Amino acid sequence: MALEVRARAPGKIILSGEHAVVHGFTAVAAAIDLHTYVYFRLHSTLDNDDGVVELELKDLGLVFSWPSQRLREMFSELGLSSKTCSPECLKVITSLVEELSFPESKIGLSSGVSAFLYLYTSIIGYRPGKVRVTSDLPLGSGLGSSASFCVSVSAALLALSGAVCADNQQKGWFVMRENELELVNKWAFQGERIIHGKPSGIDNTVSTFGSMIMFRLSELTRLKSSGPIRMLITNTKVGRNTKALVAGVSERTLRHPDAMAAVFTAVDSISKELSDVIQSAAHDDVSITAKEEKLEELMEMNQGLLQCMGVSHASIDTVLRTTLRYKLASKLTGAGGGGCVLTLLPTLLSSTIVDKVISELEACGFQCLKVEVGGKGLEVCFT
Ligand SMILES: Nc1ncnc2c1ncn2[C@@H]1O[C@H](COP(=O)(O)OP(=O)(O)OP(=O)(O)O)[C@@H](O)[C@H]1O
Ligand SMILES: C[C@@](O)(CCO)CC(=O)[O-]
Ligand SMILES: [Mg+2]
Repeated sequence: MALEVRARAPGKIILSGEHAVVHGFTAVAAAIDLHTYVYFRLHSTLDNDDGVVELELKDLGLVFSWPSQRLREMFSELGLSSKTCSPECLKVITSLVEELSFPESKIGLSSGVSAFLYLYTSIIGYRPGKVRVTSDLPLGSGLGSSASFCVSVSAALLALSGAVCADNQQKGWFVMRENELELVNKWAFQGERIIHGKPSGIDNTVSTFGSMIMFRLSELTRLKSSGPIRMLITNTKVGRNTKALVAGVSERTLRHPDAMAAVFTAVDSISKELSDVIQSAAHDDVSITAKEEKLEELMEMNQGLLQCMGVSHASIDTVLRTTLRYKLASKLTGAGGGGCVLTLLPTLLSSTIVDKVISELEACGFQCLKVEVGGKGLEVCFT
């Protein structure tokens, strides 16, 4: 059995339907070419009770470790391999994480470390091992950093537990079988529950399976675009927290159930129409432009409804105003409240205009990135 593995899982953008999807309505998401990478080394069984479980967050210069013996003692009364994190289990994890010291500005990491501890002890048990994480993704910015963390960690742990890839002979990076991806996705969702509180599952699903998907109530439909879809991602660098934003929308829904039901229903129609437009054939400049204009209009409508949900932000308005001066449509992506904004880059848009928009946005202190959407999902590598 292998003792070392690597996993990488992409971040995502949500083209339409964030928040509404938490309440059972349709959303559309796509993988992007920015990843979280995990290296996992399982120590030999000989030093079983002697070693530590170590988590290194390399980009952040942080290392956490827990003696295996201590984990065994603390979790032993709960029983292992529970498929959901019970309140008692969360209490044990919280007490372990509270003992750690996080830099003041990185306090949000505690939920990620909690998710890690839950996944490690549930999938591997208490056997010593080392997990190293690096990420291309900005944390807490709407690009699914939490989901790609949970997917890549779950995949690496499951791969060395023998639950997936047991008979693997492949060299280099490869994609797991569909049923194995489904198992990884289930565990990643449990990790997301610890970080997000009430995730819909769209972020971990698109990070696991990649591509572009329509998602509703845990059901995914893969979408195939006839041509590339290019987006500009602008990171406003305004920090936010998905858990708090999702809770805020739920509270607004309790205060105004009928109005919010109408908002969610409108989002649902937008997501379905957007899926149809993405999949519609367009092979010449005229039909490609017509398709892109429809996408832009739907993105603008979705942004208006996200404003109704109370998840926009002054920094997002600045991006919208700036891109509109160049007749480009934008919407927030992910949970909102700051974070990242998407702008569709039409196929015929000149690179001079793109450069001008970017430099204007960067002059506001934002960070811009061009991406093509709908790439690969989770991959693992044993060599
Ligand atoms: N590489 C990582 N290492 C450790 N923890 C991580 C990592 N990436 C994400 N996290 C955890 O996820 C949290 C951010 O998740 P959050 O859901 O708030 O934002 P996001 O996933 O980037 O955006 P969205 O959910 O809107 O797409 C971090 O504060 C941290 O707890
Ligand atoms: C805000 C939200 O809809 C998307 C976050 O990327 C939350 C979720 O679906 O879990
Ligand atoms: Mg998240």
